[in-house]
Amino acid sequence: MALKSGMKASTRQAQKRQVQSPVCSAVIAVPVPVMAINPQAAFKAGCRRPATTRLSMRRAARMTCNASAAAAPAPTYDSRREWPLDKYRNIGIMAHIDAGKTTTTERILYYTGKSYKIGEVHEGTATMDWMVQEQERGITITAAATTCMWKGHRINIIDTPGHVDFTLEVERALRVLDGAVAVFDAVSGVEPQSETVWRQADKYKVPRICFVNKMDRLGADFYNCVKMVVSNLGAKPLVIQLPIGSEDQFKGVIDLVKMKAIVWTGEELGAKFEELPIPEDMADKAQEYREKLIDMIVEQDDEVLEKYFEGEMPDEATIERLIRKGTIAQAFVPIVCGTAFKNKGVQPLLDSVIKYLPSPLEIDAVQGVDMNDAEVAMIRSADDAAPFSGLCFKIMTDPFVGSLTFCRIYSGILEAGSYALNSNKNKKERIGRLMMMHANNREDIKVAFAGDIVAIGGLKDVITGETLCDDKSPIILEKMDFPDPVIKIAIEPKSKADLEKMGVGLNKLAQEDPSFNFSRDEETNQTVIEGMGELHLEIIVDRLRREFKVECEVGAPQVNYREGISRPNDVRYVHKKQSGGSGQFADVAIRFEPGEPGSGFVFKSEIKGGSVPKEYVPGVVKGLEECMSSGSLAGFPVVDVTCVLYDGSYHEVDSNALAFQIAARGAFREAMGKCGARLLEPIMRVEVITPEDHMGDVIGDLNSRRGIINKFEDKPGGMKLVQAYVPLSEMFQYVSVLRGMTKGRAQYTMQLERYEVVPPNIQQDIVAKSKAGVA
Ligand SMILES: Nc1nc2c(ncn2[C@@H]2O[C@H](COP(=O)(O)OP(=O)(O)OP(=O)(O)O)[C@@H](O)[C@H]2O)c(=O)[nH]1
Repeated sequence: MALKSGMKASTRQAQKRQVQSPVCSAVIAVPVPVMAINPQAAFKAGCRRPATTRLSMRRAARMTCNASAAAAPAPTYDSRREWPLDKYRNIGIMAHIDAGKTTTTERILYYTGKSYKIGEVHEGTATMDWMVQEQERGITITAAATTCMWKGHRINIIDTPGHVDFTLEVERALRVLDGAVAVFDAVSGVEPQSETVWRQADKYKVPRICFVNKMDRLGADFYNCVKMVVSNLGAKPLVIQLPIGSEDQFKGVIDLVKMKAIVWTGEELGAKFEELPIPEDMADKAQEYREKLIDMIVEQDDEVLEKYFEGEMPDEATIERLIRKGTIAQAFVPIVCGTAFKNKGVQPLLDSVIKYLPSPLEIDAVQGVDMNDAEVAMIRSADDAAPFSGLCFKIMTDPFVGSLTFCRIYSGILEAGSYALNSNKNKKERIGRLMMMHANNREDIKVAFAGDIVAIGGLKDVITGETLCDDKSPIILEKMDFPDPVIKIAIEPKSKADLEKMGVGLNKLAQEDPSFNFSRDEETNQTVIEGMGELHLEIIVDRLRREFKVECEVGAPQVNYREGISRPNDVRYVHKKQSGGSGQFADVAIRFEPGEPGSGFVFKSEIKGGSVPKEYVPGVVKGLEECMSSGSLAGFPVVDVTCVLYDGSYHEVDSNALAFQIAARGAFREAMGKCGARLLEPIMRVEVITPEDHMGDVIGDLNSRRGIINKFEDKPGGMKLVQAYVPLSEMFQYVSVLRGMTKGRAQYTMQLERYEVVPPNIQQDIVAKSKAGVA
């Protein structure tokens, strides 16, 4: 048995004001079989499908895409459905902070007729950045969902935040999306947070298109961006457009599929474009890249490849089909370009989305397990006639509707007023209201179908990551992983009334955001909130003050250390109590071993011959788990420990699960001493982009913060990149230090790289402070 539980911190100088035909189908419903698959292979962390079935399912997905769904059974559609599934695109817009995700999304909404005016991020009017904190700071904090139509397709879009503190929002979105547009700044290329979200998209196997934005900016370099897609992301770019001109001379693009130029006649909103012959001075380059494109895509089809070797060029429809096939199979990533702000390139980007990104029918069927037996793996396909299943991926508190739960429907239909089963909790929930979301505006709907992303109002007890399903065919869909908070601050309410309001507020905010925790210390009367970074907690406090009207004092940020063990050891612990009435007896022998980084708490039972009866083992697990939450060094969570229960004994009358729980706790405490308990600290990967003349200061300063410089790189515009690994405890308020040191000309980002052992002298200090109650 094995159980497992497992900145750019405000670099902006001044807080910038916000820059910023339906086809109907009525088909008779036919039940779709729910397949059982290899149980051992189920639930490989982070995968959408079990390892052993991955190949065959991938092949099935290819067949679907290859033969226009001819090989796969056609989905059955509910008679009320407006849009067939092959016309759906569920996509996310993702990138580094400031690459232009929100601006691109705003243009998409305009060109698809969803908005009649464009909201600019720098003016604080972007539709998708609807939170007041987003509008004030010019950043996206929460992933916003919207739906628009383009050339007979329905596109559900999630605009995700770029700041590393809100990475969880991206993770949640990617978990439920079928495709993504990665936006890059043509000047900066592939930036650190783009790398992070790219890896997240890899984890969830999400097909992508790249949009090289900001081609109008001084220093824009499309070809450098393409190179960085290879060098920084290890991806295979498929250039399907070339820019015509760049910076203020950027006029449009060459479409390498049609071999035509697309040239915009203005830069204003709604500016027209025309299709023209390729300009003479770009003919050779276009030919060169067209050949590269054909060379790459013909590999997707043996027949086309053979004909190509015989000298036959694929026609336009075949080229598009093969780009689509290769994109969905993630053999390559199509690259297009433009400038969202100057209104060039967005319509062809939308064309690429519908041509090359998958519909829900072309992604692997979603994977889960039987609610009553986690060993039985199941999958569900996108089909209205299949039993209903949906994954709740986001909870949002809405001042008018209360709590809104965002749900991706994978199979079946969901009707307002009906009941669904929360299979994680085995609890029925009433679907009070069903809504399509447009940023923070809602449109009530009566029914939602397989492939939809909807918001549900009125759910009582659902948290992010839980499954709603048909109670007659219960399934638990694969869960999401949530990162552990790295930083904490103490907050103290000003009055008793504030304390009460704060409790309500914190509960609501924690329900919305699984990367945020809070706890209360009754002795000190302090509440500690934990999150992913300074900005994350700053936003939480701001929301407490504004939305929940809480007046409070806020302490200085502190690092959320971890505790671990450095060597294995065996501990035998006997808990014995004899006091008047019935006694307590439990004896456990547990081997404690340091686990793999990231393994969390792993429990194994090697009990033979019933020396610890089966019914007492859960008590042992519970006792150990309790100790993992607070280590004996300084009370920080303990990570990466494997505990093997291999022997013990019990008493016929005096033993029970509670006694074994207490014995396990005693064993754990003893083990922390015997196994060399140590404090671990978060090490951040810090990347500073600075003018060359400030490089020496930046490096000197990072060194003085216990930083290890890892690399330097040249950046466009004579800038230099300095990458270093620095303990988080040394990075608080770095934003203002860097600003002062470089006169506001440098920028930085940082993200969690790993945990490392704290040097002994610093550990001593932290432990002493913790004992004195100040850490
Ligand atoms: N010159 C130029 N500026 C652009 C372009 N696209 C966006 N911008 C500007 O770049 C800034 C950042 O744009 P956003 O759309 O907020 O970027 P984002 O990626 O959504 O940012 P976060 O959500 O905070 O991660 C804003 O000031 C935009 O006006 C473009 O094509 N050209």
